[in-house]
Amino acid sequence: MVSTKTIHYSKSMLHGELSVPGDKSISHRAVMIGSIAEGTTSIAGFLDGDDCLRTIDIFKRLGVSIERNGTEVTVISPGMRQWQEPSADLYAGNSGTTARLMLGILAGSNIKSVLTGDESLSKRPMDRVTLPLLKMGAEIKGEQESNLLPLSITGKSLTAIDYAMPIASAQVKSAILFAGLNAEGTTSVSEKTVSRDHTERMLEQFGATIGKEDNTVFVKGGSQLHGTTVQVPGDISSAAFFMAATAMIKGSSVTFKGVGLNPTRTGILDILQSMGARVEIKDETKGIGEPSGTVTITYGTLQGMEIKGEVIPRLIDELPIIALLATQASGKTVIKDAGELRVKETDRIEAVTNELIKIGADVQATADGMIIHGPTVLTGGQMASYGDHRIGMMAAIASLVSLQPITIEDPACISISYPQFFEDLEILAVNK
Ligand SMILES: O=C(O)C1=C[C@@H](OP(=O)(O)O)[C@@H](O)[C@H](O)C1
Ligand SMILES: C=C(OP(=O)(O)O)C(=O)O
Repeated sequence: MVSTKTIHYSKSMLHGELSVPGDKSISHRAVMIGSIAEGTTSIAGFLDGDDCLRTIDIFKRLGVSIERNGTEVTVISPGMRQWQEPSADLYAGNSGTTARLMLGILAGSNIKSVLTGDESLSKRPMDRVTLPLLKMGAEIKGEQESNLLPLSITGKSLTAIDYAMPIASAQVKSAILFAGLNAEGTTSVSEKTVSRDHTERMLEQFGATIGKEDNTVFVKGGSQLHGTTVQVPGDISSAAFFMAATAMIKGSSVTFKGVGLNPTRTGILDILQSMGARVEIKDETKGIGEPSGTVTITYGTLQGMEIKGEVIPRLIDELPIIALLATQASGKTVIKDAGELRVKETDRIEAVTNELIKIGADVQATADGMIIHGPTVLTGGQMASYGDHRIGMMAAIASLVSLQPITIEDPACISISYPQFFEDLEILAVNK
């Protein structure tokens, strides 16, 4: 029997201050690049969610010393040329970022390994990464022409390529850049629409020879990386659930402290503002590394809108919660150019549409997005999470705008990116 959690917040609005857990994308990269580098890397603000713990576990198996004390992580690595061959398979769990970025790293290493994942990850496409890696001379073998996990990787010296990405994907870009670190020559990756640039920023911090021109990133093979310190900002994709909730409940206002403000991730703020919420940004830090700051969101009367094009990669993981937000906005919201949602932890277009319809929303799935008419009164009821953290959190937030309680199936999946989500919800919710 599937476990469930029933919550009822229909008489609540949101108020207060929140520091959300560390950014998932940046936490993964800090451990990965710290393990590639030689020396000690000290990470502060690490996300102790299941996905990032899988990344730590993989590098421990390769002989890297990693100590974690809550959100402080110390990586001591002899450098990737000294990694040990693992005695068992490397398990990426539910994490697409772990699997795809590891493929790029392992392809240019000097060890043999087998990469596996859970049921959901084993259905997600890997050929977006393995095809360009094979062009670089990688040896990767697996089912359906190396499209599905498990994949066996025999590390090799690689050759640089110039790769024009057919899709906007930071995972693909990062995997090729990691492989490029171990390739002869200079590797370039071009993207039509800019995706998150955490890998580029962090590689530079660790001493890689890396550059950018328009939408093309270059990395020179052979540079030696050195351990350093990394401060991980709060995850704007996690904050987005409470930001959207604040925007749609009359009387709400929440201040998010230390949240990441990398412009390749802030599409949610643009959309909240365009739909009618108040968005104030203060104390923004700039300089080397990742920008962060304090963001206050205040309720506003919301209007539906069209969400498409260049903003999509800047809010790709926020689209489930944006769909819920749109049910509370007046008029029509159209989400387009988001076909990538179909290959996330679950098909998020189907999952969001099915679950929101169950509680009374007017949502229609399209090939590459959704059409939502609002505002609608949501009734509440039982919602499936599909084992997908973002669908689970969307269901939980729906309880703030539903007449009756919401029962979430398999709520434990939320710990993939936000282990203390329900505690934070309880802290912010106050009676109207
Ligand atoms: O590089 C990353 O850390 C991520 C990139 C995105 O995936 P794609 O690269 O598949 O768009 C995003 O959906 C995922 O949650 C994290
Ligand atoms: C898609 C996601 O992650 P991943 O691809 O790493 O599984 C996500 O966190 O929403």
